[in-house]
Amino acid sequence: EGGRRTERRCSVEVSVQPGTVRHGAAACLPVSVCVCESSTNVCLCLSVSRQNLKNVSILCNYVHLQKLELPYNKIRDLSCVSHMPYLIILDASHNELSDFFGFEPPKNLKEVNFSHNHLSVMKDLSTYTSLSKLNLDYNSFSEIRGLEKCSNLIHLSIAHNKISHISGLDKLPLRHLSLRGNLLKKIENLQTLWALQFLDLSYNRIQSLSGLQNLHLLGSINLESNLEKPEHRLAVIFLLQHLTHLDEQAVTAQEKVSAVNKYDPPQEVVAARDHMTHVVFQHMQPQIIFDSTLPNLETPYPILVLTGPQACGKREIAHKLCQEFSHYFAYGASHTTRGPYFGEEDCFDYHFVLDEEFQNMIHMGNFVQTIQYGGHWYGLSREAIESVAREGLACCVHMELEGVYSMKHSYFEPRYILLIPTRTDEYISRMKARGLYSKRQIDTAVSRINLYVRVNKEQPGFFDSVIPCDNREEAYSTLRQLVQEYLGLEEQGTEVGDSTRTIPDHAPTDMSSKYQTTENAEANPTDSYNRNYRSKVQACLSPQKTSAELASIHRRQQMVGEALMGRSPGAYTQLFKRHVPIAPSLVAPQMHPGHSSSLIPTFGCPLPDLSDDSSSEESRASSGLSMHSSAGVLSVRSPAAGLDTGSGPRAEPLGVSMLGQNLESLKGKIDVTETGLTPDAPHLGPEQVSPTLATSTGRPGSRARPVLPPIPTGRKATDTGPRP
Ligand SMILES: Nc1ncnc2c1ncn2[C@@H]1O[C@H](COP(=O)(O)OP(=O)(O)OP(=O)(O)O)[C@@H](O)[C@H]1O
Repeated sequence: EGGRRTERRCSVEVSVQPGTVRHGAAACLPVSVCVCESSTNVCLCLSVSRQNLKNVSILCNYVHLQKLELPYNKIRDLSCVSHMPYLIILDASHNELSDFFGFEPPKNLKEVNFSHNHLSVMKDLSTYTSLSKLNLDYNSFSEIRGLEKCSNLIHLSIAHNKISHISGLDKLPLRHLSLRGNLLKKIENLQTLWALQFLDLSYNRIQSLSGLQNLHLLGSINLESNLEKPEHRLAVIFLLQHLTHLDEQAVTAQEKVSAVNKYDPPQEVVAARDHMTHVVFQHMQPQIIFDSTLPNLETPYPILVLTGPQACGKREIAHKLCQEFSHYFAYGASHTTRGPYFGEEDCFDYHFVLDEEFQNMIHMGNFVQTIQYGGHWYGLSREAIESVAREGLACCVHMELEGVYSMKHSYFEPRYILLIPTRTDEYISRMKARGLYSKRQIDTAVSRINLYVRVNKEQPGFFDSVIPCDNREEAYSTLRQLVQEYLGLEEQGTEVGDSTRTIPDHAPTDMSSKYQTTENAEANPTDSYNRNYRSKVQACLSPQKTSAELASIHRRQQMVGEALMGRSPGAYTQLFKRHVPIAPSLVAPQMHPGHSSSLIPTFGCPLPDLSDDSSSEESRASSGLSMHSSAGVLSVRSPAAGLDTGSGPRAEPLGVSMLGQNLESLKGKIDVTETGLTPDAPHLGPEQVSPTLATSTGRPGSRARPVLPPIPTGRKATDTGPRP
């Protein structure tokens, strides 16, 4: 007993602990409690737990009670509460009540705990307007109802009942709702619970997460023991990105990122995954040196990518460009699983393949990038690039933005030209006129215009140049102009189709300096000075070569010169030999066509132990090191010689004047010190080279000198401009 005496009366808090009273009396309340109400004393709080109380009718006299706690008794009737108009808190949990709120409502009743009783039917509680917390756990309710007018109810727990549908909660100001351990199969009718912060739906039979939308304040949700799927955690975190707790565990930032990456990955993530996929599958194949990486590892193979929304004309423009600049560019046809449109040619517009074949190609590591667009797969194969590189030409391709993102992860360093429609109506009309597209496809394509515009705006330099494509002719002529400047054709007043001219040695790599970011390009569209200036700056910045390096370079230049002149077919001639059949043992059955001649294990993979000279000879030949094979070759190709796709460098193709004219540029291209080619290799005769291949791992630092160049490191981080 205790209390506080006021002028007129004493308020008393009574707490009766188990074992302090006798059992068996009709009204089992302790005498002390009975006497505490008098003219001067009133009882405001009464707590009697675990007394096996059955009849509490005597409490009718306790009209001043504000808090009544009677848990763990055997009470079946609580009608005495009707006489307690000031009651605020009532705890009648763990009793034997079957009558739901069987008393007149105390006006200020705020908190009620009826958990662990035998209640089964909820009744209208509209007169309990002050009710803010209601606990009905462990009863037998099968339906929620009667709460509609409880406009102050913020905490409701009806866990472990038999509720099979969520209903009757519309617009309640609930912040905490527990429906744990019911028979719920779906999450429904929660959308209007705008204030909900905590939701416990654990131990139900819920299979879908739908129904959780629009709960913007929901910070904690428990869905434990519901969904079968183990990954439901991420799904929920994705759906409710403001969650702080899920299944009683804090949601980490890492989980939030993983969830977004899983269910709505940003383009960068999709592209990174695409790239990873192709790199991994490609690395699972026998390693080879590609024509597009040669002859200078420092020099990116020139690729021109036209991008923009579907049907903006990029394919048509790409074909036209390759036709007009056929001595410089060839079209790299992608693979697609969509069927050909009328008039489209297999291998010319696309390589049309079935889905299965496309998937096989992915698993064989054949692609550089792939995307899914409009329900079909598209992918640029390595072979598409290689086949152009083998011709000694630069590759021109077209692709959607996602493809560009993926390409940017690869070691290729293309120049990207965005062709963008600026007059949407015309764009739509043109698409309609083609008669190929559904309204949905047109809408998608149109909506993607903004995507391109946004990327261009938010990531300056993402596209090297932007060309409006409303008028195809104008778009082509702008692109043509850019390409001519890049090729230096205008400067030298050379006809486009004149294949006798040479491309300046900076050309293949120098698109970066020409196709500056959009802004730069606009500011200075035709400045060749920039280009030359940059070369000079680079020359100055390049580290001085030691006398040993200079001597080595000199030796190799001499060797190459001689090889090109048709003299002295030394080691390099042998090494540069290409398209020689390789030892069958080296040919993996899954090797894709076109590479059969250039298979060699390298780039850190141990070379096979070739036991006889002939196989090592073949391996050397198969290194694919070809001076005719890539961008750099453009500077030494003779039109008269035509395309050499045959066996190695030819003795005659270059006239002496050509050679003299281009030797300087060639020097840069075969700068072995910088490319990592073995400095002394030219001194080795074939017999000396063979054992090297036969026994060496080919790695730098191994006993014998490596024949193949190491992987260039940090190429992207350094300037990729022309070498002085
Ligand atoms: N390898 C690729 N990677 C990414 N996107 C690609 C690739 N190949 C083609 N695409 C793009 O996929 C989109 C759909 O190609 P599709 O050929 O079906 O369209 P289209 O109606 O003929 O339009 P377009 O004239 O632009 O090619 C086009 O924007 C195309 O540029």
